[in-house]
Amino acid sequence: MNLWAVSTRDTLRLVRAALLGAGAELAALALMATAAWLLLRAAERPPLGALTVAIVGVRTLALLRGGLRYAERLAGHEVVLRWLGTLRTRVYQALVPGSSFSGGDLVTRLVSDVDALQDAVLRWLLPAGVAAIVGVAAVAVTATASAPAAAALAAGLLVTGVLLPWLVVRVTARAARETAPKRAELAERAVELVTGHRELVAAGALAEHRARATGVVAGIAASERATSGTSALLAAAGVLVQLGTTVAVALLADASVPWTAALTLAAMAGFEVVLPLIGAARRVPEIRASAARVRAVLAAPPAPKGTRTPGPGHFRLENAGVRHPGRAPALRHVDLDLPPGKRVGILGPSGAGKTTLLRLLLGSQSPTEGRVLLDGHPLGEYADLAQVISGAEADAHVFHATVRENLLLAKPAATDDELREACAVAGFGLALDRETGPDGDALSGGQRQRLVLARAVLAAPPVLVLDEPVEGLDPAHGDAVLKNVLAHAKGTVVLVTHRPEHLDGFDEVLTLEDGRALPASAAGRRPGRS
Ligand SMILES: Nc1ncnc2c1ncn2[C@@H]1O[C@H](COP(=O)(O)OP(=O)(O)OP(=O)(O)O)[C@@H](O)[C@H]1O
Repeated sequence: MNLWAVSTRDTLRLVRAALLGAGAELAALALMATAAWLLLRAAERPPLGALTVAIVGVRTLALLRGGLRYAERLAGHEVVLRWLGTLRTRVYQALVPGSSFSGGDLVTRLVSDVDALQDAVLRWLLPAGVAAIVGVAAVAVTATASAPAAAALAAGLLVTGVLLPWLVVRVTARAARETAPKRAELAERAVELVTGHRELVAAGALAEHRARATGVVAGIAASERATSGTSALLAAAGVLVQLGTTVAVALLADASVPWTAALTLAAMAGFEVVLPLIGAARRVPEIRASAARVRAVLAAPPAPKGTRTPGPGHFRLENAGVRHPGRAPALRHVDLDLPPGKRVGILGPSGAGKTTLLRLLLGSQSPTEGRVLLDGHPLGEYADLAQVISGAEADAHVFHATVRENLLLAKPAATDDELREACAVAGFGLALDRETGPDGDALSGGQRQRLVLARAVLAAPPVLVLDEPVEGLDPAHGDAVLKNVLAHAKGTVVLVTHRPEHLDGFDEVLTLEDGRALPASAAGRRPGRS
């Protein structure tokens, strides 16, 4: 997977940016040299005519330097922003549902990692290209005056532009490897402190947990300080090499005084292009890690996307099973026939596999054995299962928005009257404009549950799945709400519940235990229990 792939046109743009950058730096170099030559030549009091070209040259070079630098920034950023746009789209497409990346990791890969890659071009690739062009030009011009001076300049530039940045990369990469476990621990502790804040306060353990996190921060800071110290020493070494080389060029240049001054100042200015590479090298390990993470996203096989349009909705589970890695099977050898209009109840103790079975039907979990079919085809062949099957899942998300916006997800074109009707069916009485808060925190548990139920009622799918939909409500109210919802449902219903009395009038009751479906006779003796 080639992360750095750019079109031929963009490659040319990149080369143009490097040439413009080199032009700007060479203009700066020539400006410095010409100014030095002009000053010293003027001190010899030649006729003014002998200085005219240099005077015009100084002015022209000053203008050229600014203009070219602006043009280089424009060209470089144009390529990088185009390339980042394309890369972000590719990463986004690789991250959409079905991918194994989630949460904060997903945001990091899409935002920070892709952003870090722009530094690879703007702060590393382009400056290194410009430094190489300027370095070669400076050495070539110096060589016309003195070969030893040119050799000294070439050696100095190589030490500053190659050896010292390489050492900085090594030091920073080793520090990053050493602090990686500490950073992971810090991230874990920070998440614990935020998400478990209330529990830690209640248990009086907040200070202790905070102290542990602070300890980890101190460890990382100490390591960062050591790395920064070493990098700063290497940067200082770069400046010393610059000084040493400049003196060497001055001593070795076998030319007139103005010409020697010009070469010496040009050599000094040449280092100004190369020295920033030492600082930029600190980011290289980080950029490499970001590139590896983005590459992993792009290399992940795309989630298979079906093209079939779902029909009326005859679901079948054939010997279906699910086993999570390293765990006992969550579900095994389950058969279920679910033709349109059938009502099936699922009973069973906690952990029996009820939710897992619903996830198989919803297509959010793939079977690790057996098959799950819709109208004779595996669910993976369908483009949009939600047209046929949806409902109130146990862990359904309530968005940080208004009640109305949460409901409209199920039916974007619904009128307020339709929304209110769905709410009435689900026994949900809050105003449509009411804010739900982050994760629905501004609602009570029972209100969240009924909002999710109202959303399921509004969607009115051909196959309605309900996972313990009234578990958090007081029994009498819950029973009434469920009765209403079931009376309103027109098609197939799959209801998970712990209470067998909810399943009166159902066509089939499947009782699960330890992931297996109990035979009807055994199931009859064991009503659902939690
Ligand atoms: N992502 C997962 N990774 C590992 N194990 C899982 C995962 N999801 C579920 N399990 C396990 O699979 C088994 C069945 O879980 P499931 O959620 O289907 O039970 P359930 O019958 O719905 O329970 P409850 O009534 O408590 O909701 C449990 O032992 C559970 O720990």
